[in-house]
Amino acid sequence: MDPRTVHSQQNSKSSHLALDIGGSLIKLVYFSRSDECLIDDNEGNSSNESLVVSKKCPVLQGTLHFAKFETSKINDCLEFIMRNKLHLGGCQHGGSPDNYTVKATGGGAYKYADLIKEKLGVCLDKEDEMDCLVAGANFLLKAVHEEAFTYTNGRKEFVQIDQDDLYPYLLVNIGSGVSMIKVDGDGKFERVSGTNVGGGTFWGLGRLLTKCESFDELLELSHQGNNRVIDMLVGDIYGGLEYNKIGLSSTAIASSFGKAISDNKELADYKPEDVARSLLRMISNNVGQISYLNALRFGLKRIFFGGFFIRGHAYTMDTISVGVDFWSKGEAKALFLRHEGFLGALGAFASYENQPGSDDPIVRQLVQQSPISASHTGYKIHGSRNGECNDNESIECSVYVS
Ligand SMILES: Nc1ncnc2c1ncn2[C@@H]1O[C@H](COP(=O)(O)OP(=O)(O)O)[C@@H](O)[C@H]1O
Ligand SMILES: CC(C)(COP(=O)(O)O)[C@@H](O)C(=O)NCCC(=O)O
Repeated sequence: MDPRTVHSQQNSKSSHLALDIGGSLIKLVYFSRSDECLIDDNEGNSSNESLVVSKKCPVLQGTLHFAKFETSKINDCLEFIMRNKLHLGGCQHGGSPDNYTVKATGGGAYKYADLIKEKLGVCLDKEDEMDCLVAGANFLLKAVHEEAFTYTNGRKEFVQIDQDDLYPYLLVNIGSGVSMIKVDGDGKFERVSGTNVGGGTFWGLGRLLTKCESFDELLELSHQGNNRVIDMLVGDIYGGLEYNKIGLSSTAIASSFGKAISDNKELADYKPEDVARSLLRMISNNVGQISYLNALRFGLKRIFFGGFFIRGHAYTMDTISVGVDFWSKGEAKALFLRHEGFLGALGAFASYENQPGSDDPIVRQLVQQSPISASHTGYKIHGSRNGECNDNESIECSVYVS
């Protein structure tokens, strides 16, 4: 947990906790108010589209906070929520604390509903996981500055998203498993494919093969490894030559893990770091390839990758980018998201707008958010980075309530 997040939350009023309880991780999003004021947007530069609201409107200054816990440690997560009273800031129907509800998505919203009711005394208001992933992605792509970026040759480049040219796109969420969703608009989407070889596979197989005790340790290990010791390359098969006729360079992987059977080595000679590297490469490559095939199926040029498997990890993003570029012959682009792991939780957070009869200003503000562009909605979110890593990256917000 980022201490800045906790500190900021303790000094302000928190509201609207939303949860995404996945197969591997629980993701939390909540808003804390730091200020409330009235501004006259007409005093702003009217040529700046993001400030086009033609009346005085109250503004809530605050922060969207992000946190995650391993699902297997759900009790730590519930303790964190209780300690910070996050569950009491959401929607309340009637006077009793028993009537508080918290928006939640992911399979765990079903699996852990009773436990959460028992420990926190709140009911979960369940939102569909795919709806939330899409809502979260659209929200980030429209409202948050410098959210999407490409990753090529070790360089991260932020991409300015043209609001009028966002759809259609392919959203690939690499969580425990992988969902591929063709997104055509707000709430307009189809889950077109998926694969069971995803983040859970990397972590599960990696743990079995390397004895690593945490995901971060496995990721760090993969950083130090060399996959060529384990993977069978085209050059290994073709005596150092490329197979040009079918477009394969000598360094292309012909068979992931293939060298581990063809060498005269003892099993103990294979280093865990090389195994971790091969595994990461195999899974990233596979997801990249299936994603590209689905983009091709529907003529989509942009593929946004989310999910906590990516974890802002250079080698993962590089492998996916290179794969998409290679198979599409440069036609399709892989894009990554700064808040990659929080799409579902953000979507659940945004779904408070659908809560009937609530007086909360944030709810009203979200109701009024136009699907066309954040700039015309009276709603603006200022992305302000609190660091380079993708974990728990809070967003400073100005919430315009009209
Ligand atoms: N601290 C962590 N513990 C476990 N898995 C992690 C961690 N950080 C990243 N991951 C990766 O993220 C995946 C889960 O991603 P996420 O988008 O949260 O999916 P889910 O909703 O299925 O939990 C894991 O399977 C693993 O590959
Ligand atoms: C079942 C899920 C939607 C659950 O989401 P997750 O907790 O993995 O983020 C996902 O694991 C998935 O899409 N699995 C792939 C299943 C398949 O299409 O083969």
